[in-house]
Amino acid sequence: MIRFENVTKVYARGARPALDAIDLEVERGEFVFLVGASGSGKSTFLRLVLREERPTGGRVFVAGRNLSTLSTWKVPHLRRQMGAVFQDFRLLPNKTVFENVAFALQVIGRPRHHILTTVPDTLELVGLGGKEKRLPHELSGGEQQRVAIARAFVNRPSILLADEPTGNLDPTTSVGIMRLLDRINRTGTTVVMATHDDEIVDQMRKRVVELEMGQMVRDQSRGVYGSGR
Ligand SMILES: Nc1ncnc2c1ncn2[C@@H]1O[C@H](COP(=O)(O)OP(=O)(O)OP(=O)(O)O)[C@@H](O)[C@H]1O
Repeated sequence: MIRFENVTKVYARGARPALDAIDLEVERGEFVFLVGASGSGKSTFLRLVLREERPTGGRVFVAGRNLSTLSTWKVPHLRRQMGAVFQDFRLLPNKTVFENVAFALQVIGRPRHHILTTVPDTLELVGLGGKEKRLPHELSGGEQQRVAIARAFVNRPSILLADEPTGNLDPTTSVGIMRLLDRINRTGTTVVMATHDDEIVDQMRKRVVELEMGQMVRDQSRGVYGSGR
């Protein structure tokens, strides 16, 4: 589903590579934690998958497409196959819960009748049934992240990317968010999640890929946060 072949990323003003010769394959339906200290390259990895950045060297494949040679006009189509969730939720503050999720379908031209059935179904799935008319500031942090997940998942993407999705949440709320991401993964969606949350990684026992100063230093199935190296 996602393949990195000898991928290096050097930013224009970067002293050392943000990613250095990464080889990695993520199969369809996998759940992968990306761990590593701040600055180790986790967000850069996700930005390359989203094609927000391009590699300096090597090749990135997503769903069989080489992102280096993908024409710019095909990028929106590529991104429709991916949902993304961030630490800071990134909701539209003046739109209701329903509108925030519906917006993701409106921008890709889905018809009204589709939106009117799909959005409530997705809000139900993430545990927000009955909160459709609330504004983001009328929700808890955990609920806001559920809205963001609903928005990322409403188009049923094949890949869900999550950059520190529990970073602003307390441990109990984080567990609820992880259950939800696990449920989404069980529908067949590939999930890649960058995190510093050692408790969550240790509880979930999924594949763990560790980055250190841009290099991949560990790739472990059913791993834990600390490598114990
Ligand atoms: N736009 C940019 N321009 C120059 N350097 C950048 C840019 N974005 C990131 N970097 C550098 O690339 C390296 C990797 O950063 P990245 O954000 O990918 O790390 P991270 O593991 O996601 O960190 P964090 O956990 O703090 O989010 C860092 O040294 C960072 O300073």
